[in-house]
Amino acid sequence: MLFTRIVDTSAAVGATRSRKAKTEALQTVLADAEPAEVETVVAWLSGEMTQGRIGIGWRTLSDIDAPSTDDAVLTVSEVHDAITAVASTSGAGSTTRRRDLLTDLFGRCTRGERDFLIRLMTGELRQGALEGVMTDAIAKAAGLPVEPVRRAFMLSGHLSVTATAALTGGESALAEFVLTVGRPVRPMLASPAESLSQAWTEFGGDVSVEYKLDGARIQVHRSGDDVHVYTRTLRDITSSVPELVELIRELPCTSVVLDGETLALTDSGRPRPFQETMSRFGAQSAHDLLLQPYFFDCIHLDGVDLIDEPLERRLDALERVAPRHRIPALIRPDADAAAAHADQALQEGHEGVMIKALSSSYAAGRRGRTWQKVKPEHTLDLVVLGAEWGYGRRTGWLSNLHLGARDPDGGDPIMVGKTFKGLTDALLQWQTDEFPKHERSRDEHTVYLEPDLIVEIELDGVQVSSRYPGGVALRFARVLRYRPDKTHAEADTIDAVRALLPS
Ligand SMILES: Nc1ncnc2c1ncn2[C@@H]1O[C@H](COP(=O)(O)OP(=O)(O)OP(=O)(O)O)[C@@H](O)[C@H]1O
Repeated sequence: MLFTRIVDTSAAVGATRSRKAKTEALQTVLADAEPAEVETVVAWLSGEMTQGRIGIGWRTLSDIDAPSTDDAVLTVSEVHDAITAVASTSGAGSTTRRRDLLTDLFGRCTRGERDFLIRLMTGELRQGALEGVMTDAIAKAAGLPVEPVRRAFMLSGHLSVTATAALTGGESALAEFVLTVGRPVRPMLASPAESLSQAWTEFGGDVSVEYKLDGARIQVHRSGDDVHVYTRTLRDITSSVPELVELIRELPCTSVVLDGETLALTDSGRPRPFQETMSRFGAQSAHDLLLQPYFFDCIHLDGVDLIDEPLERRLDALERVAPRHRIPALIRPDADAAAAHADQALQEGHEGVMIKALSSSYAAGRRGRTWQKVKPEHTLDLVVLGAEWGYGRRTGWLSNLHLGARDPDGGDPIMVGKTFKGLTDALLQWQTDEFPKHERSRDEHTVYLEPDLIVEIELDGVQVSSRYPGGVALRFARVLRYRPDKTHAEADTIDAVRALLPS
């Protein structure tokens, strides 16, 4: 397949807001790709390279002096091989060698192909928000239902590998993806409940009612003595959390995969702020905040996969392996006991409760109705689109944030409001230092950003608006905190914002 097909498809997908048109464009190119090309094609169209990051910056890439050609003759595999050659060059003299390889590659590119490659190599094309559309396109191109494709993606963590299996081996190849201890799966997520009693009634009381702790999600894999701890975005943070590793090694089992929340407590046993927990995930150095784990799920124990088993069985397994590290939970409480448990959670300084259907399987990567969260405050996780320079006391700081909701069809985020409320001096300083690293462009008043910072916003509600493109605006929005554990793909959608409009 010619490389230019990918460049054109990427442009076509970016140019339309229609989910159907995006899916069709992707599906067509996937159906035409040779089996050996599928992995690369899917990775590129998701803005990724199968070789991972190659660590060459935008400035170096744009300084490469090579005239472009008019003829689009490069093939996907030629470009793939050239990137592999660059990625595998290291050691003495590698800077020059890599530049030579890139000069040769760019010299064989058209202008459009070269621009695409620069954006691909600098991560600018990374398109987490396109995952849903790509999953549909893979299913359609392979003539399969979407569910087995989605499942294989969740278990493998890679759309590119999933696509190759779907297109070359069909449903039976997809079924071969199983949970592997040591390979993290995307965590199951929750939907907001209308109310505690509504969620309890929806499942006829056949529920686990658990504290919703305001820490950070962890997924723990242990095989023998080999322990790995992953974040919500599947980043391996094992070396930052030795106290968790030690504790997990002590559990009475040979292999296990646990899902949970971790946080540090104050001396009086109340939760410390989320930022303090997150700060531990970056640091390798000495620390005085001790993290505690609170597990709420067990999806593998001693060679047995539990991912498709009902929650009740998974909780039995959890009780067997880590009884002292379970999140406070009540199984099948009556409605009054469930409400009392929720009050208790709030009194102890936690966020609220989760109501989970005991009969439900572990839907990796899905935000379903079988886990529902009940918390008193309404919050949205929004994309920071830019920030305005402050005035008065805030002169010199990047202050008023432009906030966007995710386009569920993979387009650019849609602006829904602005706020500078809730920003402490420390956060203003952090924004001023950090935002230029994510800069897309700027004008006199505003620095516009790549959509990769997510901020959690508390609000009183939303209202119809003719000013914003989504027709909806936030009311009394204030910043709660940044969410470094989330990516654009996990921001709330414009549909979630619209769902808050008064009916
Ligand atoms: N008992 C629990 N069961 C599941 N998740 C829990 C529990 N306690 C705390 N959590 C946290 O809540 C999150 C689940 O809520 P949700 O799927 O809405 O994620 P979220 O978008 O990060 O929500 P929020 O911003 O409210 O934490 C999990 O990712 C986990 O970090």
